[in-house]
Amino acid sequence: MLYAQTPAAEKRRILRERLAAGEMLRFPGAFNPLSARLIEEKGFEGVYISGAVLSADLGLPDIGLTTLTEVAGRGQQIARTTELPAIIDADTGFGEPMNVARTIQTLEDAGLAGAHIEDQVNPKRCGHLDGKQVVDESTALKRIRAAVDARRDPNFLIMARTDIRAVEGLAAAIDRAKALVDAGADAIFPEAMRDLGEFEAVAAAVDVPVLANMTEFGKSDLFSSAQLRDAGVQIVIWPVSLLRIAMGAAGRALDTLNDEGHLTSRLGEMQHRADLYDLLDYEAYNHFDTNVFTFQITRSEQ
Ligand SMILES: C[C@](O)(C(=O)O)[C@H](CC(=O)O)C(=O)O
Ligand SMILES: [Mg+2]
Repeated sequence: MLYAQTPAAEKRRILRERLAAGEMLRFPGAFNPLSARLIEEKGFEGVYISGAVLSADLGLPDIGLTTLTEVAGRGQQIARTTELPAIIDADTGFGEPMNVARTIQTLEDAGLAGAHIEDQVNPKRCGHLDGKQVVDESTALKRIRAAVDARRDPNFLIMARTDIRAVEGLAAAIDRAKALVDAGADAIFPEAMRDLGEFEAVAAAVDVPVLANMTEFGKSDLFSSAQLRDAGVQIVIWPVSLLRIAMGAAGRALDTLNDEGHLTSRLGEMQHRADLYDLLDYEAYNHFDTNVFTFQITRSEQ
């Protein structure tokens, strides 16, 4: 009932433990708090909170228009509905190194288990689009050092994302990944890898977990969890997939409503009211009310 029981520090500790044990963890992107519950119910290991989804949710393109306040607010709403660790997309960290430091502390306070900071120049764009630019190594490292120094919980996972692959190639991505690890990154997110071999090369070059982004309609082929695990990847995100699926279904339903005037033919695709109530733990709220209404004061005789 209400929010998750697991304290943020515990979620972070568990995440660290599983990564240290060499497990591969799957993080589908939650497009709202309710979908985070579904991800948990279906047995995934974590929840991803995407900047692209957060922007799209507000009707905006993913070009760095959202603010730290909006991102942390949405992150908190999602993180508190699930017992799973939630990791969030912090884009370029919302400014200079000092801003990155504040970003990390704000995201810690919001109950997130970790965040990734990328090395794009501002204004950033989707890592799978052409024409993006990256900052020089010294600027990229300063962002990560600031993030690592600022966190108060040593288990908060600082993931360094590098977008350099699409600009300067794989060798540059490997060099940058190594430098980011030296600067203190707990994990590496090599963006826009072309194939499994590239993931394998990055994973072999660094001794921290590597994250694979399985976003659709991008530059990477879509690999299975098993393929990625075999390539040495430990964290996989499907950042926008559930939003794409939900929006696709919503569009088809609206077409049906236009064509047929009702949605009877779509009932089979809908989440049933009973399943929604299960996910919301509706029953527990009923009991809570019952206890309130049946509460009685027994007066002693004297
Ligand atoms: C992972 C990502 O940063 C996101 O915001 O979810 C995006 C995803 C996307 O736009 O498909 C990205 O830059 O890859
Ligand atoms: Mg993003």
